[in-house]
Order: sequence, then C-alpha cells, then structure tokens
Amino acid sequence: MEKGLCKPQAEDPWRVLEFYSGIGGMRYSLKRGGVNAKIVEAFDINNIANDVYQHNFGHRPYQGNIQSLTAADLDRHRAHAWLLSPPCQPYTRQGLQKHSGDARAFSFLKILELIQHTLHPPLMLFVENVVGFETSDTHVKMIEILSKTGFVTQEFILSPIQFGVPYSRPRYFCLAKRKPLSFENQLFNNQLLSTPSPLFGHEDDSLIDEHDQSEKIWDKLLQSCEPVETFLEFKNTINPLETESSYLDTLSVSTDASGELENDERDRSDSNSWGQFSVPLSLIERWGSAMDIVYPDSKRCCCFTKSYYRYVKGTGSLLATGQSKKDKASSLEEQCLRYFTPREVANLHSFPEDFHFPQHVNLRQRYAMLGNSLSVAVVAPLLTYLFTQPSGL
Ligand SMILES: C[S@@+](CC[C@H](N)C(=O)[O-])C[C@H]1O[C@@H](n2cnc3c(N)ncnc32)[C@H](O)[C@@H]1O
Repeated sequence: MEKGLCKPQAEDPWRVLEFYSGIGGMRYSLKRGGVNAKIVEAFDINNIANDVYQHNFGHRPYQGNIQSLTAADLDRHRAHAWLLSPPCQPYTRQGLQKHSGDARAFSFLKILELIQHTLHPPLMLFVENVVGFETSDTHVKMIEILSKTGFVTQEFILSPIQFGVPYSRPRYFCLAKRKPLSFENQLFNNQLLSTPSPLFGHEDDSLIDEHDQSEKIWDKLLQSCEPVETFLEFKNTINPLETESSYLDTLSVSTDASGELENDERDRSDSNSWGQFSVPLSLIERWGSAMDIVYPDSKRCCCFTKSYYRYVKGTGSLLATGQSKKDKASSLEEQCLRYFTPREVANLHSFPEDFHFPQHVNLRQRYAMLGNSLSVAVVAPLLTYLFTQPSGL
C-alpha cells in the first residue's frame, strides 16, 4: 500500500465512515455481521433520518450535502472503510434513468473522485444500490475509478429470500478492497454474482440463485423461508379490540394528508388506531387488481418502497388477515386487508428489536425511511465477507 493507512492491530476496530446513513441499516449490518468496527462518522442530509439515527445510536450524523465534503474532511477521520448507499432514483426502472446526468448521482461521483485526492484513502469500500445500477454509466465510472486507485472488486445481486427471509428485495452490492488486501475467495474477483455462495465459503453455485427460473430451485428457495407470520407483530386481526397489544399506547403518530395521493380518500381522523392500517374499501374497489396480497402463511412478499401507504401499485404487499386458508378464495372486500405496520416492515428488513422511531416521526415518514433502507440479513454477511482478511495478510 503506497499511501496512507494500514489495517488496525489485532484487537483494534476498523474505522468506518457511513455515507447516506439514513436510519442506520449499514450500522446495524456491521453489528449483526460481528465486524469489529467503529463508525467514526455518518453523513446524511435529511434531518428526520438523522433524528431516527440519533435516537437509536446516540450520535447525530453530520447533517449536510455529501457533495460539499473535501478530501481534507475525509482524511481527518482516517477511516479504513467507506460504506455508501447513495440515492437510487437515477437508476430505478420506474424513473427516467438519467444515471450520472441526474443531480442525485453527483454526490456519489464526487466522493469516488475524492479517493485519489485523499492522503488516507480507504482500504475497503461497500456500495449498495438498486438493480439497474450495474448497467449505468455511474457504474462504469465507479469501476474505472476503483481500478485506477488500486481496488479489486466483487459484485453481487442478492435478495433476502436467499437468506431465509420471505421478502423479495433484490439489490446490487459492490465490495472493493485496495491491494494488497484481497478477498478470501479470489476466484470471484471482477465478477457479478447472483448467488451468496462465496459468503459461506462455497466455490460452486450450490446455494440458490433467486434469478434461476427452474421451478424446482424456486420451490426449494421458498420452502427454506420462514412464513410471513413470523414477522408480524399482530398475527390474525385488524381489530384493536381483539389484540392484547400495547402498540396503540406506544404509537403516537400524526398523519399528513397533503398531496393528491391514492390513499387520501381514507378517513384520517383515526390516526391513533388500527383503522389507519386497514385498507379502505374505496382503494380496494379502485386498485384491487393491482394489489399484491399475501397471507400469514405466505413465503414471499414484495419489496416495500418509500411510497408504501401513499400509493398502492408496486409499493409493497398488503396482508390478508382472514382466519383460514379458504378465505383466500373470498373477495378482497372480505379478506380484511391491512398494511404491514412499520415495525413489521422493519422486521422484514431484519432490523433488531431495539430499533425504534422517535415519537414525532409520522407514519408516512416511517414508511419512507424504511423503504429507503436495506436488508440487514443480506448486508451483514456481505460486510463480514468484506472485512475478513485471508490468513497471512
Ligand atoms: C438510499 S437512502 C440510504 C438509507 C440508509 N442506508 C438506511 O439504512 O437507511 C439514501 C440516503 O441518502 C441521503 N442523501 C441523499 N443525497 C444526499 C446528499 N447529497 N448528501 C447527504 N445525504 C444525502 C438521503 O437523505 C437518504 O437518507
């Protein structure tokens, strides 16, 4: 390594910077992955996300535009690793796909370009984004910069469903290490993989790839997942009178009915009751055919986006809380459809039980921040793999 930092002594933690920290999915993943790491600074422009982060970790991220950081700002932290989950809108299939031409991509490109100007460039990098990023010109630029600055990469597209969680959220990940550091399994250098095999020391594809269309493999994958029910805070009912929950005492949320949204027709006077999680009839009548409905015994639900609860189509699954399987044949109106609660979305994202929102964060903000976040079940083993050094180095 010509410039800068060496890896820490045996018991010392890796020093880590968390860019685009949101509600701290990366930090939870480091913890779950058992990585001996210390977040020396986190960065996010959003004050509500920073409230949530501070509430859970006791540290308020640096609040500002990442684009205005300089090499000297970054050098100050002497960080061994940078974790980055930049905005995905430039690359989403539903968006305009302007890639690097989208203003929301600028800060990420700027940070990458800073690597060559720092005195203490990181030894490792971890990038998370949506599927679609890997074919963007931002990706081309990222790989160019990383190879110019001495990094070797391994890339993955993985989904929680490959880790036993009944949740489809395929995401792109880039793991990069600066030479002479190297990956445990160098066979996969400069490759894009859609199997988690290398994370578990397998060199073959014996673990399952979500994109494999074979029905047998698909069935095996789904059967190995826990049912959705495991992730629910309230199993069978949308009726508050039938639950013994203390949830309503702890949830104090204000709702915001601004904007012309699909979900505006509902009665928002019941903002502190279970009523806010039931799907109104008017929505079922209008959007029923576009709804993704799952049951407590389902082994898969769809990706929750930041627009869950505001819009219906393509934003995440709804739960049918009917009591028995035969209810699946009944009409949607009879199936007691409800939204997954924010806690349940957090569960499907494998956030720990001690993760909480501060009370002033309203329901839509909770869903929006969770939708922007990541699957800890997927990112944790990726980070463990990244931070593990082959013996002898
Ligand atoms: C995809 S989310 C990442 C979420 C995070 N990984 C988590 O677990 O919650 C992107 C985050 O980047 C923040 N962000 C977007 N552009 C930014 C910029 N230019 N400077 C600082 N933060 C930015 C957003 O506020 C948002 O919280």
